[in-house]
Amino acid sequence: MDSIGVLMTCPMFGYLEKELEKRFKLLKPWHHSSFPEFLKSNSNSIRAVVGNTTIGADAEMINSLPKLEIVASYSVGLDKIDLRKCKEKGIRVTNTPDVLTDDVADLAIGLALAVFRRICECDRFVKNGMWKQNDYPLSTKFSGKVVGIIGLGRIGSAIAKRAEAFGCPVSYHSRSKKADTRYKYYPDILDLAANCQILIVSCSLTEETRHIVNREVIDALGPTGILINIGRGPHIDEPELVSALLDGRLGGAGLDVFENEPEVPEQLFGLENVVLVPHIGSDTVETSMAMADLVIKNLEAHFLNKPLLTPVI
Ligand SMILES: O=CC(=O)O
Repeated sequence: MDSIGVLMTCPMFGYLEKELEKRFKLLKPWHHSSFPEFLKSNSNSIRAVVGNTTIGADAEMINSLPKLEIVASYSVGLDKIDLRKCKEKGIRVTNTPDVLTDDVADLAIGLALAVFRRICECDRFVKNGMWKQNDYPLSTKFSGKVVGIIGLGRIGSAIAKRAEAFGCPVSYHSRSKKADTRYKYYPDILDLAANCQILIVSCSLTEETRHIVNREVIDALGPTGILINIGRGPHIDEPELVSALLDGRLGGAGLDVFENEPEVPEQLFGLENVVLVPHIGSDTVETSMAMADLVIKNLEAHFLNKPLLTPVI
């Protein structure tokens, strides 16, 4: 397989890069000054693309690669891949579900705990020597708060399970009611937001879910509500979120993802009720290795004409 051209769209986990290099002819455009020129000069040798949450495979890239057979994403999210174009051209697509579920669900709960209990602020308080002058003010209890989840898929269900362990009643909103769950279903997201204290975004990003959390939803959650986003930045109308936090119309937020990563609205930096992390939901050594192995196994299966492990298309 070492003559098969595999394009890695941008720098990723070193282990993935090394393992791909052992098996395929790995093409790394970031060492070249122009991405389009690089694609043009390698267009006839690229049979696979490995993308991620930063650069996937858009229509322009797909159209410029006539020999492309498969896009293997080093991510569970597929929003950076033009799935319609792939389907139209018969290009296979794989992602990395399941292996990252625990990490992302852990982070959702971690962000909620950090916001309610002001863990990051407390850390700064101690490290800045302020404890010697004062006790830290009281924070807010997390256990038992009503959790509302947008999207009860693999990750949403894992968050629900964790929330239950904290004694939190769980409810959810999704396109349709799930048959196999006892959690309360809200067909209208505004009702979910009005009836929970922690709203967690955990659905995939599609045209329907873009800005699913808008001003109305934020206002329904209200000044004692906390918004957690471990989905994608564009799920939330970010300027509306910032103004709600600045005006005190929302109680707080824990955010792993942003509309224009790595740009983050600087107005949030000084807010003690906001915890910001740099899109690290699945970024543990263990999970990154499992994701990388899955990308490689999918590519190997494809080029050996075997069934894909985690096919999307
Ligand atoms: O955001 C992370 C992923 O989609 O894997």
